[in-house]
Amino acid sequence: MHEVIFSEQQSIPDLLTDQTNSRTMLTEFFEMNKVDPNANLYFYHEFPEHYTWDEKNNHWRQRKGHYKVIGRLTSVSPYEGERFYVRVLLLHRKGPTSFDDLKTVHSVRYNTFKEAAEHMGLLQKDNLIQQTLREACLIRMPAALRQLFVIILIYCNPVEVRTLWNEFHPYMLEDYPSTSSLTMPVRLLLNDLELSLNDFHQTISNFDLPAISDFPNEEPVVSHFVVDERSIPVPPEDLEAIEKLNNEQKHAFDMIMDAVHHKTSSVFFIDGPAGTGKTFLYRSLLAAIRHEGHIALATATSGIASIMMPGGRTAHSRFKIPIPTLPTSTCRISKQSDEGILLHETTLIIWDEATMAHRYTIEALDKTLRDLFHNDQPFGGKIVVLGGDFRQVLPVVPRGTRSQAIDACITYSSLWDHVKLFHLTQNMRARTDSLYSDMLMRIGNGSEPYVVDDLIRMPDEIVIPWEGEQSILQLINAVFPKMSDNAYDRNYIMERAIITPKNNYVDQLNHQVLQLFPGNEIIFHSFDSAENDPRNLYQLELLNSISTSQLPPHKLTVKIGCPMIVLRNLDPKNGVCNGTRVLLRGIYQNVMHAEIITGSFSGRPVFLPRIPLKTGQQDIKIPFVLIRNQFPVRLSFALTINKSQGQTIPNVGIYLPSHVFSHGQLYVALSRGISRHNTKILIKNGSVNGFSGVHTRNVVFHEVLQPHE
Ligand SMILES: Nc1ncnc2c1ncn2[C@@H]1O[C@H](COP(=O)(O)OP(=O)(O)OP(=O)(O)O)[C@@H](O)[C@H]1O
Repeated sequence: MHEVIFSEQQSIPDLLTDQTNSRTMLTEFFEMNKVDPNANLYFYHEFPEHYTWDEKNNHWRQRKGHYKVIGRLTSVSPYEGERFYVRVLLLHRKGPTSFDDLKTVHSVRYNTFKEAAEHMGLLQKDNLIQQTLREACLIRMPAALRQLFVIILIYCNPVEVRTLWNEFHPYMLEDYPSTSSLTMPVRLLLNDLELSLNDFHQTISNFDLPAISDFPNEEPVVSHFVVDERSIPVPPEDLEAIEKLNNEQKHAFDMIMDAVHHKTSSVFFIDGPAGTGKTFLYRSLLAAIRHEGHIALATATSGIASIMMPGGRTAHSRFKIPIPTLPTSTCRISKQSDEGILLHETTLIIWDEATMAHRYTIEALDKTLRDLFHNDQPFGGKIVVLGGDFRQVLPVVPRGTRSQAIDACITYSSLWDHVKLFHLTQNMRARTDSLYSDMLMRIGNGSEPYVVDDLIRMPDEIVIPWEGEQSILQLINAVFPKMSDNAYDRNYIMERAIITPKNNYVDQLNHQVLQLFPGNEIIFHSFDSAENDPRNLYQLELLNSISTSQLPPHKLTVKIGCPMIVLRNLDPKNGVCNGTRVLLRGIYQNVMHAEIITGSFSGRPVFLPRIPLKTGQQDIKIPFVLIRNQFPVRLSFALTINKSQGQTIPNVGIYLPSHVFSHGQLYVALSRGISRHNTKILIKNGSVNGFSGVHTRNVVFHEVLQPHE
């Protein structure tokens, strides 16, 4: 496929015998790789930055000048077959020495470039879904397999669902109690799938699966939402927690239980700074009410907060709140629907992180309940417990102004007039270090004295002084001491993380910590494409280079035992949400075996498949939708501050290469820790002329902190 340019006058035999004509930039790149070790350091598209092409003699020479040169590979459409796969391989292989070498992967020479690219994991196999499920079946964990099946139905658009069902359903029902009936386990399985699909507003009838009614109901069957809610186990420690409530928590608990026992329509609001035990209180309430045989719905604005409560769901999925939510929106729930019946049976609703929800979403639930129960009291007369902390992150209004962010808060809703407010003030997370918890409170309230502009001074005990890039390693060593001895200790990993404001710093830190983590690196490349791009306008290297916090990286590098964070609400019912932390336990070609380490499902195994993930409009400004087929995870030695919200991180490192930029961020970061002793902060631009110590910015919108009572 070499192109040779010649003039009409030249003779073809001469052309063919002229050796220079058989030498192209690419073949000479191969030759350089054979003789020059330095050449092996670069990909083909990076090569022109370091070597220059001698057109006369057709060969590469090492570049001497320091001009900034950018290499670009000729574009090739996937329809061009092998030429396209040569290009894909060149984008990912350094130092190939011939076309044959390019076709060789792990010492096996393949017949085609396509096969080689496939074996390097650079191409999506045609039977990816089957392969994924087959690999997962080898580890016999039926519950995790059911979860994987639902994730595939929801995220992977499989075409032959019935074929998948036929092959894999026997593995999914292996853990059901044995029964003389042949159809009963299948019915139970379909019921379980139905319940998980309902979380995504889907039902098994939307897929080519057998109908539940095809399997006679010989024994009573657990089926709809009410029974599902009633079967949520009550953890004994949550019942015991009632005895441990502090005075403020106990007061709120008693008032709410009083409303439950007297069936008094009420809206409560638990206003508690970070660590004051809001979740602890919700769990006690849920345990008490469920123990008495009532239904208490546990919901939260984010998936990650929802899984901190047994049976927790996101408010959006539980109440079918439309997205986007407008001032007139209502939930898509009818009186006769499963959700309608469930709400009718419900005694109490908890909505955590209500401070982060746009008030339209809470108002949508209010309108729906009034309508469902023909009752014009707030929330149709139900007892509702909202909670949150206005000092932490506020509702996200895409590209919104400060006043729009403030107007989105629940305090600006007419519902606020009906709220009975409880304040929790005692920091239970940092209760052993009162100086620290007092300082956190001042930072959250914006009352910590400013030194200059909005800069405040950090306590010397927690500061790692900035002495150049090597200080980052000091921070890493402070948070992850003796990493190689402890890497496989679950608690050691669970209790540590570095948090930082922006995604690119997260990537940098994760990369550095992974180098210290023992074990071999395993690399997974994503399969990227642009949606609706038949003319192949967007070349692969552009797509591969796109990085956003909502997507996994193109080149995902992991090691067995490393912590990762899940990037989508894959199975909120079973604890796998956007923000769930997991440990990598095993890797197969198409499936990851991980263990959940956050929330009430901690310790459970989960299978993670590759799924196609799309960029959203709010993610990144690009003129097309990127579809990235990759495992939906990122490393989580380091997290963004926003992702860490709601989690206790006993040994926390905070890295601020630039100061924080939005309301509550510094407060959220510092309040993940439990004491000055276990919190470390590294600030790059922390010195202020004329003042000793290290400083950083604290952004507080005072107008949201004084909710009128
Ligand atoms: N009364 C209590 N007795 C003992 N421990 C408590 C009590 N209340 C809370 N805790 C503990 O304090 C820590 C912080 O509590 P929790 O996570 O409930 O706070 P939170 O207000 O939900 O925090 P955030 O806003 O950061 O999510 C947890 O480890 C929790 O177990």
